[in-house]
Order: sequence, then C-alpha cells, then structure tokens
Amino acid sequence: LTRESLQNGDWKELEFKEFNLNAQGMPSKFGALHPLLKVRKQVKDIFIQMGYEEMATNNYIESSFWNFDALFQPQQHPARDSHDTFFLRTPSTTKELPEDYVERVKRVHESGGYESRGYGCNWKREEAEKNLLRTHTTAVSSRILYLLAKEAQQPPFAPKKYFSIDRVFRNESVDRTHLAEFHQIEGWICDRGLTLGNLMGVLEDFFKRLGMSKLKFKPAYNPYTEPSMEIFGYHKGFRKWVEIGNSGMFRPEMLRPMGFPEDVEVIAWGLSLERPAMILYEIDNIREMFGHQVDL
Ligand SMILES: COC[C@@H]1[C@H](c2ccc(C#Cc3ccccc3)cc2)[C@@H]2CN(C(=O)Nc3ccc(OC4CC4)cc3)C[C@@H](O)[C@@H](O)CN12
Repeated sequence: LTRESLQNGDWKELEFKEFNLNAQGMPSKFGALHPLLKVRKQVKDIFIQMGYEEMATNNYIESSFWNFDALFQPQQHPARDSHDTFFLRTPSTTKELPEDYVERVKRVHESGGYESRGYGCNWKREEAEKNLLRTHTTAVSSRILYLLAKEAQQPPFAPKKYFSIDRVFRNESVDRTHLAEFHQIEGWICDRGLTLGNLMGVLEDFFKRLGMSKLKFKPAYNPYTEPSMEIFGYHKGFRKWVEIGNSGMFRPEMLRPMGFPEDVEVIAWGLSLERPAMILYEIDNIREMFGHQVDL
C-alpha cells in the first residue's frame, strides 16, 4: 500500500487481510508515574486550590520534645515506647531546645495551667531530648505553630493555613494494609474563634474534592486535640462507610504554652496517602505499591 496507489485508486485492486483487533501491541518502553505520586499531586493540588501553604517536612529525624512533649503527649504514653517508636542510637539526643518554651511545656505537663490540671507527673527533660524518627507530621506542625505564636506576639495576628504530605515512621507489625512507615497527609487552620463546626465544614470541602461527599463524624481521642473526631466517608463503589481520617482542635495545653492569645484556635486533620491510593487505584495489598515490581 503506497501513497501513489492511494492517490491513483490502485489500492482498490489490492488484497487486504482481516484487521486483528486482538493482536498484542508492541511492548511499550516508557515509564509510568507511581500511584502514590499521582495521589500526592492530586491532594497537593487540592490544598493549593484551598489556599494552604506547604510545610517544609524534610526532617525525618525529630526530638521527642517536638514529636510528643510540645503536643502535650504524656511521657508515660505507650506510643512513646520503643515498641511503637523508632528511637535513634546516634545522635541519640537533641540538647538545643527553646529553653523558655521548654519550661512552659514542663509546667503544663506537671501542674497544668490555662484551666488544665496537667498530668501531675514528674516531667523529665532527658525523655524530651531523645531523638526519633517522627511518628507523625504533627511534629512539624508543632514547630511551625510555635514560630507563628512568636509572630503573634507582635499584632496584627494573621490567620494561617498549612498542609504537609510526607513519610512518618511507626514501629508496628506490618500486614496487608500497614507497613512500618506511611505517608501522612495533614492540614490545619490557625485563626481567631474557630469552632468544631468550621472543622466539619472544611473537612466536607476537602473530602468532596477527593470524591467523598457524604461524611459522618464520630467522637474520638487524641492526646493533642480536644474535641477529636474520626471521619467516615460513604464510598459509593463499596456501598459502605470507610474510615477516612482523624481530626480535632489542638488543646489549650499545646497552644497556650506556645504563646497564642486566648481566642486563637487551630483546627486540624490527618489521613494517610496509601489508603486513598489503594482505593483509587484498586490495589489490595500495600506491598504491591513498594519494592521491585515486574508487572506494575
Ligand atoms: C496508624 O494508622 C494511622 C493511619 C492513617 C492516619 C490516621 C490518623 C491521622 C491523623 C491525624 C491528626 C488528627 C488530629 C490533628 C492532626 C492530625 C493521620 C493518618 C490512616 C487514616 N485513614 C485513612 O487515611 N483512610 C482513608 C483516607 C482517604 C481515603 O480516600 C478515599 C478515596 C477517597 C480512604 C481511606 C483511616 C484508616 O485507614 C486507618 O485505619 C489508618 N490510618
């Protein structure tokens, strides 16, 4: 079949074989974006469209102070044991901490304040100095909120909205849907007079953009948020309610020692990247997303 035979009509005399629509195509030699990266970009675009700034989360290593103590997580909390947390051997401790702030954190843990009773514990600095692989990106949120609180000392107070999507590490047994590390997605708004209603509204807006338009909320507990809510979304495909994240209002015992004025609140929420990626890309074993795959 040539250009000439098509132009002068000779093609009409030629014999053609049946077109085989089931024939294997030529093997493709190009790559493909990993599902996690595609969902990470999808979620990042949602936050940017909603006006959030991205937190710098390029520090996997954190001190127990920022990962736990600044969040009012008690030093006796089981999550702080080595069977749940990866502690570092070298460097095992961080000595540089903001001393005046450390004093206020110690006091709120031991004897409360800001209408809190505290834990009545004997707060140990050496516990707070232990280095670890961060167990949540809320460790980064506490650092950024501390800086915002210092800025809030010089009026006018400016409301802020931040998000992060990055790796976190937990010393947990692995199974079909859990590995010792996962990517946490976290968003929060810091403003005057925020309420739980605002949090519910923000969550409805955020998850609607992820395809979840019917939500319900269940009371929950986190050491650093009060009230706290588990978030459930109705998945049309599965025709059932799916747990899609956790949320709450950061406690006064976390915000006041940082220096925020009384009427400033922070509403926050978190979810993982792996769970939506597995659902959106119909991957039923999390291991299919990691490691060397022949037929990804
Ligand atoms: C150790 O496991 C923690 C992880 C992870 C998680 C849980 C809580 C937080 C948080 C938080 C938080 C709370 C208050 C303030 C700040 C942060 C972050 C990640 C998911 C949170 N979860 C989760 O991601 N589920 C999920 C999320 C989105 C989704 O998308 C649908 C397609 C549209 C589907 C499912 C819920 C469960 O999977 C849960 O069993 C596992 N959770």
